[in-house]
Amino acid sequence: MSATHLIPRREVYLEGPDATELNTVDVWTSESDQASEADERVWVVYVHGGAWRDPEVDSRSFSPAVEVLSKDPLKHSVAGFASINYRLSPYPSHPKHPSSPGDNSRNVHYPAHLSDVSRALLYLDAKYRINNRYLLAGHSAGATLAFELNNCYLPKTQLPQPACVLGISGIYDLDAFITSHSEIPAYLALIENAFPDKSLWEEASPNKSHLSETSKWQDARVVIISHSDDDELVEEAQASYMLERARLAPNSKEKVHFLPATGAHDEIWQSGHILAGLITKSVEILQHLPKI
Ligand SMILES: N[C@@H](CC(=O)c1ccccc1NC=O)C(=O)O
Repeated sequence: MSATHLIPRREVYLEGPDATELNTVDVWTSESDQASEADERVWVVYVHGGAWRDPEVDSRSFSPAVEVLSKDPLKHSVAGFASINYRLSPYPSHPKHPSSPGDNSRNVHYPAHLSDVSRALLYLDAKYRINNRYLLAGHSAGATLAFELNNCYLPKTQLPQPACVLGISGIYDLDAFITSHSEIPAYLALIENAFPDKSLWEEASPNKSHLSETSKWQDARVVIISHSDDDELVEEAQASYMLERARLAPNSKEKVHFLPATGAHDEIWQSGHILAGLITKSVEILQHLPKI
């Protein structure tokens, strides 16, 4: 990658009657679209947060970090960046952009967010051959999605395997998240909004789900959990729960890492520098692994 200023193009990963305006992925590359089997450079694929519902936190929330990374020496190791949009859960009380009941892009619940992220990854693999060479990074609800990722959400498909999964400010244990903020009703409302069926909370919590044995992060070469002490929205314990679970995985001693972040919850992606720094460190960890 050589350009210092990259402009994203928005690509549509789902066509047909089920497609909505949120079934898109922003892609930044500086070269032609040609996929090459021999290309060892990594792809960095980002899944945004926003509590599964905020229309103002979308694929564009990765732009500040891409801007920083495009000027970093790391750019030579990166084949492309992608940032996935996915359908959201309802947000009729949003002050500026309330969702309406007829909007197919903003009225879904777990696990529809995950089937969309899965479709986007299949699209990226078909077009850019990201299998085994992408870093999957997620922030907040996006980190939850990254750690939930599993072939089972889109039956009869094999998702491309991430080389590294990086979860930043993630929510990994839904029940504990609610309990630790029990004095703030908005937290329960937010989780019930995206996960209305409470009987699925355990399955949807990547630290204790029965699905975790077959989750994609299990087969990643590197698993990184990151949290900032200055995070005012998600408690540090969430990162600890996921780390505890990840450390039970085979070869966890070599592959599971904790990376401290800095800044408030949304400052991490808003500043660009903090998110970019976490991605740079993750790619370095991945590249310093002995080749198998
Ligand atoms: N801006 C969001 C709130 C939000 O993103 C959030 C709030 C508390 C804990 C985690 C959050 N985001 C996780 O993706 C909203 O308006 O619903």
